Amino acid sequence: MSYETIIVETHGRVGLVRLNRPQALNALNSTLIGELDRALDGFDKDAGIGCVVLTGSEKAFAAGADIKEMQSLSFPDTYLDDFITSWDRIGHKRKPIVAAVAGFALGGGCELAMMCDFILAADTAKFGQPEIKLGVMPGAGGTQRLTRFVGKAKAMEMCLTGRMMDASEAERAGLVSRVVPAAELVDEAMKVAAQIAGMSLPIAMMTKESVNRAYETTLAEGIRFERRVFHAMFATRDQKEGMTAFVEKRKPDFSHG
Ligand SMILES: CC(C)=CC(=O)SCCNC(=O)CCNC(=O)[C@H](O)C(C)(C)COP(=O)(O)OP(=O)(O)OC[C@H]1O[C@@H](n2cnc3c(N)ncnc32)[C@H](O)[C@@H]1OP(=O)(O)O
Repeated sequence: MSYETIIVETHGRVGLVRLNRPQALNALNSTLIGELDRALDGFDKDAGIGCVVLTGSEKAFAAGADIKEMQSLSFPDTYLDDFITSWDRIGHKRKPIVAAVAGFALGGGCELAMMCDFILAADTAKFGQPEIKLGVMPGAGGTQRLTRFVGKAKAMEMCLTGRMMDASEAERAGLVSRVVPAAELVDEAMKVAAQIAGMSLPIAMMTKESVNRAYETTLAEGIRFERRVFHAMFATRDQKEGMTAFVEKRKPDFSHG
């Protein structure tokens, strides 16, 4: 499949998507979101892929939703088209997705990174929700996801002032899992993704689903969900292989079933 705004590659069991609108700092227009959605669906359907890395350029992961595309929209346009709701599909992919963020991750760019399963940041990364400066607020989950990641005080300050957070503040606040030198970002993300892709695919997918439950339900419901899924794992070949390999002091050879 050919794409206009993204570059898609596979490296063994890892899928790599690079956002590629350098002239607009990877501003997220409807073409890009549609292409990204299709590429990630393709990886979800591909049994040979175990994990995906989503990245941008050195200067920008993504500088937000495309302001030039939004500028003239009216309320009926946004309401009737249910503007932005199609973005939610990115946050509902089933395979693990690692966001590798260098440079600006602003507005929709920050929201897109937060839709991934975790964020690995370059030391150059800058996160922000500057929509208020444009006379709107985050519309792709930013007020909700950022608050869950960094807590009310920081999320409120960032959404009300548009202030950017650098990589080390983002790490301290719990927005990113780790910060690495910019020159090593994509290699490091690919290494982590290959590690995940080397695990049992169904177990990794069930683990992702279970961790995500923590954001959507009560503790008691979440623990009940975890317990049911944990029990179900004992019906897989990979549970037998993983535990047998440990007992036999060898590396597991998962068959993803
Ligand atoms: C409302 C919702 C749902 C979500 C949103 O995401 S709203 C957008 C939030 N993002 C922003 O407000 C950031 C906008 N961009 C900037 O503030 C700056 O571009 C910057 C600080 C990220 C970088 O500044 P710099 O001086 O280094 O680069 P520019 O000359 O400003 O940009 C280069 C080139 O890219 C175009 N650009 C940048 N961001 C966007 C965007 N979000 N949408 C559309 N186009 C964008 C910028 O206009 C310029 O292109 P031209 O040279 O053709 O003007």
